[in-house]
Amino acid sequence: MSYVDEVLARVKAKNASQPEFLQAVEEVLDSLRPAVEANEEKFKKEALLERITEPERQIIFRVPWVDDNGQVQVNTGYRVQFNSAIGPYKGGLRLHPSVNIGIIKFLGFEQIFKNSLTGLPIGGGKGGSDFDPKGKSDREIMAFCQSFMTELYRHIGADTDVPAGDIGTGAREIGYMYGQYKRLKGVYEGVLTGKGLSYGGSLARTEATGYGLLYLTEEMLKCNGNDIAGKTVAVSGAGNVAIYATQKAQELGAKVVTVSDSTGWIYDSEGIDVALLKEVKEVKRARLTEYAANRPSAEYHEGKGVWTVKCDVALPCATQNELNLEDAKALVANGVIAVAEGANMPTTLDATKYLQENGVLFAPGKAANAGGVATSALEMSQNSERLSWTFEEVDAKLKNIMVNIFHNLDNAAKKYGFEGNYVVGANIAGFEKVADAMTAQGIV
Ligand SMILES: NC(=O)C1=CN([C@@H]2O[C@H](COP(=O)(O)OP(=O)(O)OC[C@H]3O[C@@H](n4cnc5c(N)ncnc54)[C@H](OP(=O)(O)O)[C@@H]3O)[C@@H](O)[C@H]2O)C=CC1
Ligand SMILES: O=C(O)CCC(=O)C(=O)O
Repeated sequence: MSYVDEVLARVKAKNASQPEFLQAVEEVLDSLRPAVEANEEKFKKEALLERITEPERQIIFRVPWVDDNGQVQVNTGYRVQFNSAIGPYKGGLRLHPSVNIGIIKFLGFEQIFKNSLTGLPIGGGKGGSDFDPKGKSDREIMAFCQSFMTELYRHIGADTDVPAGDIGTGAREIGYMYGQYKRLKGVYEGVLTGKGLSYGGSLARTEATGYGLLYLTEEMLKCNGNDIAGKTVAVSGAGNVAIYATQKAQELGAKVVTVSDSTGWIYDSEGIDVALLKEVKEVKRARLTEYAANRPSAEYHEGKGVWTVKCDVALPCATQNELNLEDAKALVANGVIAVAEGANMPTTLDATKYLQENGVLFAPGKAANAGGVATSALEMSQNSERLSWTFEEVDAKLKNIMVNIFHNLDNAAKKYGFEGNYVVGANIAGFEKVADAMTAQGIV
């Protein structure tokens, strides 16, 4: 049995009840085979793969809070500090009822390689809670966030672990958490990113994941003799990533015809009206039915369906495993050219394989959505030097980072004989730096 297979078997046996974590580990380890085989003896002796698949620390805690009826509610909070070989733990906080330790571990594991790909000094971590922010009043959100931070604050810091937003955690939640951290710790430091602009946030962080996704997609298409301008694009999701991916795609001359949320989806033959989408989702926190009610060219459909729409480029920007084999077949039948993941692991393993085997350019999330965390690292830099850069400066750095990421993974894929396989390229390029740092730092 090869070293990779040995470790995969061990991880599967140990984490049998965590399917998303196993899926993420399987994808990464499988594509690392050529890089691991080149150093098998050394990595095996150092138990490098065993160490990289085991979080450095997992924190699980009780989050009690009082709802508007005076009733005490109890949620579970998580922070998985996965790997600090190349920098302080960095990664978002997800607030969604589906959150459990396996989901947070898969996200934290992905974050190690994503953060390495940015070229910036950030390690991998992730956290969150099974708290559902939907339908809660501002006071309830504040009560939850304060209670969550009342435990989390002792484990994080500007140089140790810097959380940020993710599903369900936006500017409002980050604000409440930041206020509570400051109150408990008595220091004003860049302990969170995605902060408001009035208290240390970075311009362009809100837009960064969606914009970055398009910068990488544009470069991938260009390097394959194509162009984003004039393309029809299907986007899923209607949150932070989806909104700014839609905006940048349209700025670059594409037409985005779909968005979706957890109850339904929109087909807009005229192209998504971003101002209306922002009003519905960012301001009113309403359903997409509200978009359709105010847009004559839009149709609303219940349930799932974005991937049945004819498009050239598909950008899954909602959540994990939202694009399955059946969806991949529908996309290929409709002539899709490229799929780039705005969400984390939105495509199932069999769907990814099918897309690649059918000649579809496929950019994995850990590369394609790295613009968010990269800009978070730029926010950390600005906080450290007590300065704020202009939108244009941050956006230019973001674009440069995304273009570099694409070329790094393209080169890594070529180096190991997997030209055009950007999954292999991303995993190897992300892994090499972390492995090197882990070896240099000894057995820790
Ligand atoms: N924000 C960031 O900077 C980054 C985010 N990501 C990833 O991008 C994805 C989206 O995150 P983000 O936009 O920030 O989150 P948001 O909470 O802003 O938006 C999430 C969107 O996806 C929909 N959604 C969430 N869960 C489900 C589900 N189970 N089924 C169907 N739809 C669902 C939501 O629907 P509804 O409106 O009904 O809630 C919403 O429209 C996640 O995978 C996240 O990990 C990756 C890198 C950075
Ligand atoms: O900006 C960050 O630190 C986190 C972003 C994130 O959670 C992600 O990349 O999935």
